[in-house]
Amino acid sequence: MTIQNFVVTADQMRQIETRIFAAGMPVAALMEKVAGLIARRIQALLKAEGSSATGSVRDLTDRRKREEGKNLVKSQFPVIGVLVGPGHNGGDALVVARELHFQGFQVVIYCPFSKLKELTKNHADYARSLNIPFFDKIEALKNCDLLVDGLFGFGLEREIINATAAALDEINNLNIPILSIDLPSGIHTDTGEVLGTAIRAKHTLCLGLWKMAFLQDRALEYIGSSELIDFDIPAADIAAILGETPAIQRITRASATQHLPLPRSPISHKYTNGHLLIIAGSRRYSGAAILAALGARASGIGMLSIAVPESIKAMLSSQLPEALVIGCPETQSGAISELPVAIDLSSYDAIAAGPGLTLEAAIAVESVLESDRPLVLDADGLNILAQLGTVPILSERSALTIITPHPGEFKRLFPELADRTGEDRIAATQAAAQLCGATILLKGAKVCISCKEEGDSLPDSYASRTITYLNPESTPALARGGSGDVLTGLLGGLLATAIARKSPLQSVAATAAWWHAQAGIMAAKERTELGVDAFTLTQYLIPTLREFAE
Ligand SMILES: NC(=O)C1=CN([C@@H]2O[C@H](COP(=O)(O)OP(=O)(O)OC[C@H]3O[C@@H](n4cnc5c(N)ncnc54)[C@H](O)[C@@H]3O)[C@@H](O)[C@H]2O)[C@@H](O)CC1
Ligand SMILES: [K+]
Repeated sequence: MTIQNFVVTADQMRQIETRIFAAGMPVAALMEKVAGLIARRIQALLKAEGSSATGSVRDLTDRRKREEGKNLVKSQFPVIGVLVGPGHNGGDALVVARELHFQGFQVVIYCPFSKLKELTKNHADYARSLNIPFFDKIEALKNCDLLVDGLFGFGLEREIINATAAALDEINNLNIPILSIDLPSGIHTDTGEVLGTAIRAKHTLCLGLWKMAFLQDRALEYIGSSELIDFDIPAADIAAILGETPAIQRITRASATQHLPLPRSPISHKYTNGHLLIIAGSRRYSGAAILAALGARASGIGMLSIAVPESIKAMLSSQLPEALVIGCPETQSGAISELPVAIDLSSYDAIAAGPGLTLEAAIAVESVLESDRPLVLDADGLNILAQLGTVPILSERSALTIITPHPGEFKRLFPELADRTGEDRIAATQAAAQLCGATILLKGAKVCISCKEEGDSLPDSYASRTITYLNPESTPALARGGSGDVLTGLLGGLLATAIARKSPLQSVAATAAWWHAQAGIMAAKERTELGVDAFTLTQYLIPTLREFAE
């Protein structure tokens, strides 16, 4: 695990920093180090000519000038407004202000607070002694090209109200690009909720360790693009607070690709590379079966069998000549009425069921749930499970079950948790995994995966621990019909392969979610966010693998 995999709450961050101070690192020294890193990063972002559109602040400031057509004397440096809060976030901001001032930037400080923490006050006094102008009126900021938000960081506990809230809203309305230190001020460090009101940052520099807020969907519009400023927190301090296997982990390219079946062993043959059975499709939704099968194909699965209603069997074979397509008895409307007796479920490493089944395929889904096969259940498979009774059925299953609901399906599956999916999605998936023992992959801008920790060597105190993986990066391009079917096939293929190869299963869903999102990102880059239909997405899975797994 690297620093990028860790995710902390405000309390955990505080505990980690307390260890650093207790070991002798002076608070002021850490602030100087951190804020120095921030100041240098801001200068790099400002200088970055034509850097990535989202991250570069320079583009923003130039674009605003062009937009306003301001007849500005082309000063070599943009004017930087620094917003200073009462705590150490404000302390960081004051050090940044001072360092940018020494670098020749024109700096304006806005600080409406009279009572500052001592260290913050020292930095304010020193900045004043350098004649850096201080204001407590927002008016003074209106000619700035960039604002650096050091009002509140992970120390924010209360709702922001009254004058402070009005100030944040006025700052947002200046329509000047904002770069936030640690968190956009006003965002709850752990849940990502807006505490009263919040700064809408264009870019956020998260300090030391990623905070939970960066993985909560609702905080995204306030965070903007984000990056981690690593300030060399000792691994021992992190492990002391988060444990050897942290309960919550951020998925990275390294962690997602570590168990991919690459390179293949030279002595592998089609059965050692996994055999997946997909049960999907109906006359009405034949495409869902094709998309799931194409997702499975990209996983590199050794053998792929697909059970579909008899009437669409030929269509599947034409799309996937390498697959074994099994025609099933069907209902009047063309849904799978039951699995043919010829299917021996135990001959597959794993089963993926659900896409396009319709609710009429309940008997087939029931037989799969009753089997001892590792299972990925999605779409109508989930709606049927919800009708049968999620918790009793899943708790009964001995084999690994991975369910992949979107928020609507989640609410049907876990009515007792329905009101929590809107708020803290992470807590909702952890509770669901506790309730039923299955791995829950909750879809959204940031896919959240919770599962019971595997491994028989765990002390029983750990037995009921859940591990949560969060996928930090995706694209709205994936928010369209069919992309979920692709994920189901990809995930099923990876699961069957991992089982055949006896590799770890705990992070298979994280690998699938990450790979699926990265393919969407690559496709959106080449074809815009409107150009990523589900079939196109399947065509980007292998190019993505090539780029990331080499
Ligand atoms: N602890 C440390 O030494 C370090 C902290 N760092 C910085 O310090 C920040 C944490 O600093 P703090 O814990 O001082 O807190 P913050 O600076 O995040 O802000 C909270 C301060 O504002 C006050 N406050 C909280 N809610 C308020 C509200 N609704 N309205 C008005 N005032 C409110 C609090 O009393 C506290 O003084 C981090 O985000 C980071 O920027 C970094 O420099 C790393 C080192
Ligand atoms: K901030």
